[in-house]
Amino acid sequence: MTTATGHPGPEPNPGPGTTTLDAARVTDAARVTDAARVTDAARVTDAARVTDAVKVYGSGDTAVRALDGVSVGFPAGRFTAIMGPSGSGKSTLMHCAAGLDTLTSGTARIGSAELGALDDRRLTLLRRDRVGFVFQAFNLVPTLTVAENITLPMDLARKGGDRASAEWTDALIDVVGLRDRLHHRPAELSGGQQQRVAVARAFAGRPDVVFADEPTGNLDSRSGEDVLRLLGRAVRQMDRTVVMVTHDPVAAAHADEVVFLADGRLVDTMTDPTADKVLDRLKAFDTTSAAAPGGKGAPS
Ligand SMILES: Nc1ncnc2c1ncn2[C@@H]1O[C@H](COP(=O)(O)OP(=O)(O)OP(=O)(O)O)[C@@H](O)[C@H]1O
Repeated sequence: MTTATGHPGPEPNPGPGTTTLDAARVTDAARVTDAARVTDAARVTDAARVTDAVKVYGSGDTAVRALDGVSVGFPAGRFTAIMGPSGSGKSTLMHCAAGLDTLTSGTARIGSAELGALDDRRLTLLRRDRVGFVFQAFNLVPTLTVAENITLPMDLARKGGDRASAEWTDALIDVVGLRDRLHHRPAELSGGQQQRVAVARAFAGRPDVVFADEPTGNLDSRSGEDVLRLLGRAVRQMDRTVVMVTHDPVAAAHADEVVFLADGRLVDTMTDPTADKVLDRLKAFDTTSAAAPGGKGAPS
């Protein structure tokens, strides 16, 4: 994870529930290696980045400052989770970073393209060609088969007729484990299978980055685990980039890095997360927030 200055975030705190394996992961050697990798490589290869991002909804007395000066990069080839309490600005950050919403001030980039500088048509093309999305609701087209749903973005973009695309789609179908369901329609699939189709669709056009907003929110824990493993495999085996909003520490543990938001600000980052470490960190924010003047738990 890189911050505005390109420095890696604070080092992970193994915490009381940490296993030996987790502790080993955060030895000094590992930290140095990881820090060097993040600082040298990721600074120039952020798939997406926001700088000094401010988002205000409404105006006057009812204005809500959903993002309050967030600077964060999402490195290419990595799986990043965005976490934080309800209302902390996770979805707003994702939507603004992905070009689904605009910032009040600050900049959002996909690669080197600054989203605020694009007109509507170019922004639509950039979203179509360079960004993939997975939402809590699977958003599949009910009348199309699994195969047709997966290739839909490429068909709309009139891409995918070449051999490389065919090979990519073929490999993707194996990664998501849907080869025997290709001619089924979404209604004939379980929720977990439908979300796997949505994941395949998100990666089909080989986008620079896939944004996932609570992708396991509608799934039981086992199907959710399948989808999270799938996102991890896409990153690690197929060199993809994923940014996922979640409130679930178990889901966040599948990521390479976690960024924590509270009250619209980036308050912490963690590499090589585990569910226990993430949970501990979230509890610490609750305490801090409650103790801070004007914090959520503070007396009014
Ligand atoms: N369209 C909107 N109009 C007004 N306020 C909004 C809008 N969208 C979000 N907000 C407010 O902005 C703040 C951040 O919302 P956001 O949805 O980004 O948080 P979140 O961390 O994703 O929350 P949750 O985990 O509950 O989904 C909240 O106070 C929310 O009420």
